[in-house]
Amino acid sequence: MPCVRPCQIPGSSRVAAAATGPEPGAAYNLRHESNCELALSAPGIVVAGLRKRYGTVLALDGMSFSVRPGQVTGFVGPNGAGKSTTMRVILGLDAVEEGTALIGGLPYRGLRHPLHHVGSLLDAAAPHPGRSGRNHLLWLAHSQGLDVRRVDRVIEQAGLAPAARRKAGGYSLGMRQRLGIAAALLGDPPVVLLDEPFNGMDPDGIVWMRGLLRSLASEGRAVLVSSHLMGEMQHTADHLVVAGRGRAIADASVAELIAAASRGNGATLEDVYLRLTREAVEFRTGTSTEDRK
Ligand SMILES: Nc1ncnc2c1ncn2[C@@H]1O[C@H](COP(=O)(O)OP(=O)(O)OP(=O)(O)O)[C@@H](O)[C@H]1O
Repeated sequence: MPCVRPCQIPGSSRVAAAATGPEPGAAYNLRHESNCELALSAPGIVVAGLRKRYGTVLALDGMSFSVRPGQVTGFVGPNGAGKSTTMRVILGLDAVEEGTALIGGLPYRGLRHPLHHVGSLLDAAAPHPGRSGRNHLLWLAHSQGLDVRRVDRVIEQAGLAPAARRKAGGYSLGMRQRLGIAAALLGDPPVVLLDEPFNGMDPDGIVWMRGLLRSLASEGRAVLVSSHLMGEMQHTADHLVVAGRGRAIADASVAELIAAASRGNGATLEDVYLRLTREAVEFRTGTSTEDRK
């Protein structure tokens, strides 16, 4: 559906304007255009035209996509593609030179009670080592004005009950991830943003995490999850945003990506992902794989 009024998001059409040839992903018809409609109404996330440099490194170069309520959106891409930077920008932790990142139509800093709107896990929690996981969550609830009655609920949700009363200094990486997830859910937020939550999870933990993400989406939350595990995302996500060199090079449902893969002589989803990310390098450098042979 076309936008009902001109989109006010700066840079939202910049990617296409800057392109000198077909964009990566064009062959698969996997780029979705206007974020405008969603930005104006939905409680999800809309990222539009983000551009950011760290010194000489162009970390974000027109990153644009949206995360819809009721879906798990997987955010995949090679190292250095700009996934974590995008997440930090969404959470107001990093500034950009251009573009906007909106949660329910507002920038993070414009949210009155941010933890009620968005829960996030960027790094595994680093609680006071002498404090139990449960006391860490109680402290967080008190200090952030959140409902302390939710502490035991999120401990259950995060599968942390067996370790909740133990000192967090003895937690494994997987347990710290669970504690971070419990903290992210404490405010009962409609938007959840998790950077590499599968890190440090054992096989049971991975299955559990998949179920948790699916259930958060089924409750109507907008869930953005970064990962390097394409296979895992295939089973967990409804939608995938593939990042490459600071921009979204594909933005499509998992079903669309799988359909694109099956058109390509038995290519797998992983093959499509690798091809897209290589195309992104060629697009930016103006070389092709053939040129470099
Ligand atoms: N604080 C920083 N200072 C300098 N450069 C940075 C900083 N943070 C990120 N970068 C650079 O910005 C680019 C994007 O990094 P980012 O961490 O967002 O990528 P990523 O997709 O999350 O990678 P990974 O999958 O390895 O976590 C990289 O080239 C990285 O080196």
